[in-house]
Amino acid sequence: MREGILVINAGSSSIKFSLYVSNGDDSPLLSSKGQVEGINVAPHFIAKSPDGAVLAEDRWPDEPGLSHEALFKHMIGWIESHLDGAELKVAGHRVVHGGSQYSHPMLINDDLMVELEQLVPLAPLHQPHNLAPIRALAKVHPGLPQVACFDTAFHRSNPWVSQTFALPRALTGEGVKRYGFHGLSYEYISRRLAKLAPAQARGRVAVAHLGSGASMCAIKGGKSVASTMGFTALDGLPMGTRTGTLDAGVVLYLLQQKGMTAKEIETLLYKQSGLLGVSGLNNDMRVLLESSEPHAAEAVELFTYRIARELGSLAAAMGGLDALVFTAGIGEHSPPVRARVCHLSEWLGIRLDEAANADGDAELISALDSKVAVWVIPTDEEMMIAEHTREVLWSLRD
Ligand SMILES: Nc1ncnc2c1ncn2[C@@H]1O[C@H](COP(=O)(O)OP(=O)(O)O)[C@@H](O)[C@H]1O
Ligand SMILES: CC(=O)OP(=O)(O)O
Ligand SMILES: [Mg+2]
Repeated sequence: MREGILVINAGSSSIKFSLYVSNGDDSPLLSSKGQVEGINVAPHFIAKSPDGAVLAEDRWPDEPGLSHEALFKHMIGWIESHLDGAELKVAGHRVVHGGSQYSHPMLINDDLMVELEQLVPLAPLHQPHNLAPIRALAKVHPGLPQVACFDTAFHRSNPWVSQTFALPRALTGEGVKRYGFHGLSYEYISRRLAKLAPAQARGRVAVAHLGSGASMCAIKGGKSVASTMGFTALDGLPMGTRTGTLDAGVVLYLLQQKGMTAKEIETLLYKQSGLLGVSGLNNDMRVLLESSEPHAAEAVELFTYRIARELGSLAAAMGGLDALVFTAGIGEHSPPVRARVCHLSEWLGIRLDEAANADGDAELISALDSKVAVWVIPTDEEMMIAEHTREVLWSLRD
């Protein structure tokens, strides 16, 4: 019997799914994917085949109040009637925060859910939405094994010096340290690079995951040794609406001098800052690149400047740089952003092949005389989750 592996990647306003089918011993193959988006505004469900053909579409423009749970049930209903002759055996979820403990995907049970719930304050934008579909699926499918795949897990190989804030040890002992995120994406990229350029993948690689959340990771010998995100997914690069690195003194100023509440500061730092805050216009890089507004140009300049500075820092953490990989929405689709970062990083020996960079399909975009290979590799967090989830399912059978 062919096995269906359901992958769920849930965010605040969307629940994405990918359904994989495996014959048992081969790699899982994508069967369909889709999402419910516009939750709380104008819910919209769409499902597509792997080649992008629309298989189903439903809209509820007049029912903004439809709950996450009701929409999720609709999605599961569609998936179960389109299993392509397979049997649904397991579900895997992206869970952003796995704390200090979890360096591997875990089979979900009640105790684990209690622990993951305690991490909600460390990832307020993500964790509650990651956990909700796990509960919803357990209700409609009580016996189905569910697996949590953590964005933090890949970074548990970081040396202590990279994970530690210069705080009193008692706080570090409580878990106030750098965790790093986007680990499923970095793990996928690291495996892809090992196929494309094995010698480079064994060397010193910096990956820039530039989506609406953005971070960078230093991968040495296939293992994460440093990343730009920290205790929460707020640190490091400026993002669509998040500040990135901020002097902690600014938070004290907002609290003490401006009288802002903790909740107001959370909203400011997570939802009103980054590209949106600096441009005063939009959080979408496409809109900023097309705009003639000076503040839009400044937002792009600040974004690329910070990436180039972090690249220097990650190269220092690895003692050099053999390859740089761009991935995620902006990294995969924005030649101007890649070009600016590469030009700012010429001191590292990076030389861009301008024509390859402009060509939407090129994987290798560095010039022949570049000391550092520069790649554009599309990420696939869902495939990584499917593989991990299948491994956990197999371990249950051993
Ligand atoms: N052609 C493009 N040029 C520039 N930016 C793009 C392009 N296509 C997508 N993006 C950017 O990618 C971002 C979304 O990236 P994605 O990895 O899909 O994010 P997420 O999964 O975190 O929501 C959007 O903010 C958008 O600005
Ligand atoms: C961890 C994180 O920032 O995730 P996303 O890019 O999905 O917002
Ligand atoms: Mg993402």
